[in-house]
Amino acid sequence: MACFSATQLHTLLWTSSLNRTSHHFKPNYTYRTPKFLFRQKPLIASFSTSDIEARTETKDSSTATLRELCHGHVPEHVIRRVEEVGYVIPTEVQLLALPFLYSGRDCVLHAQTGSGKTLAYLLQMLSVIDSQRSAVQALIVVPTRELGMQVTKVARTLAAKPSELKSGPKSCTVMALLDGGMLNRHKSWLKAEPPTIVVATMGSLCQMLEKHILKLDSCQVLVVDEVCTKREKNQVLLSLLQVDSPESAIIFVSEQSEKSKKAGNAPPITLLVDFLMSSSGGFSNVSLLEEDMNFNKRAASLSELRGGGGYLLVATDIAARGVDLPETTHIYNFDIPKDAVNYLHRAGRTGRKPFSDKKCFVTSIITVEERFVLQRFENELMFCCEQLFV
Ligand SMILES: Nc1ncnc2c1ncn2[C@@H]1O[C@H](COP(=O)(O)OP(=O)(O)OP(=O)(O)O)[C@@H](O)[C@H]1O
Repeated sequence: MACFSATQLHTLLWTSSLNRTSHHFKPNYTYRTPKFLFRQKPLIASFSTSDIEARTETKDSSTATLRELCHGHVPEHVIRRVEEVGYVIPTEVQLLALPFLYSGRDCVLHAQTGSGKTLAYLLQMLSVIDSQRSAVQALIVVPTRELGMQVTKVARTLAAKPSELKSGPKSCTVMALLDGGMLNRHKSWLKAEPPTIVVATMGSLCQMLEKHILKLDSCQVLVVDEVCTKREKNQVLLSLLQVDSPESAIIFVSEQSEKSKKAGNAPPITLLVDFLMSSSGGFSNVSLLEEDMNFNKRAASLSELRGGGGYLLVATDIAARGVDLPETTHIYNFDIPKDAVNYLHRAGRTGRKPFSDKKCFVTSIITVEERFVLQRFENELMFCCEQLFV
């Protein structure tokens, strides 16, 4: 079975609005109190709406303890450990998800960050694992080493025996196969006695699978934690463009890395242009500006845009400096800029009509991990973002 955990905060949108009032480049940011618009009820995607309503309205289930929810599914010593750690009352997502997860069906957990998804899927995992067997029975795939370390810590805490239980069944073991870790040491461990649960980043997982060191034939549960695909980011951009209907906008995308070029991958900028042009309700007139275009092509692209407004330009940072397209009302940081100076230069492509009272916007699409980066820019450049959710 597969169990997917995604967070609504996965893709965050931060928008700062710029009012340009002076002739010189001096951003006059509108300060707004950050608003958290994403505080909506967690949603279990695989539930039908009536299921959720029925459950939330049932008094008994809303007052249930974790013990009651786990009884008959999770071994008693695990429940005692869960209580010992301090988890007694389920969070809303646990209350809604656990009965569903115990039923053995595949599930997407989609809820805001910090709502308790990790405990929900770990409890489900502990309900099916046989700790007496020496075989990998559950795999958690994480996007970053940091998240992997955090999940491993929680899994090991729950897997430990409750303090009053000295003897009793063997507790399950948890191995972290994370990028930057000591994979050689793990190889011997995997050969000697496979762990019950593996937490892995994609790179390390592939290495171990390719070398046939890690075997997943006994794996019963797969969790993909923090699902965030490029596609999801694309969809967020699309929704933004549909809601904003910008008169003229520039979408900034990172340059393709040398590694990706060598691997023969298509440049991210081309992929995004293709996506926008092929999306339903499409944008037929998307322009492109990037380093790899020759000088004449770049000049032609710019002079075409200068001919009037109504453009959607997808560009790398090559367009962040010196390019004067006064009609630009919206900037979208599809990929977050390298540093605060680059942020400022990108933002400075908008609001270039000194006496216009048109409001211009700079919107950054970021993941949870990038949140602190944007905060750094805010501190350095002394502006404040409003947080949106799409
Ligand atoms: N039932 C509970 N009772 C008390 N604390 C809980 C409970 N469930 C989870 N927590 C605590 O809430 C915090 C957030 O939980 P967790 O990390 O599982 O959230 P998450 O939804 O997985 O977040 P993210 O999306 O950021 O990974 C943790 O400190 C965890 O220990």
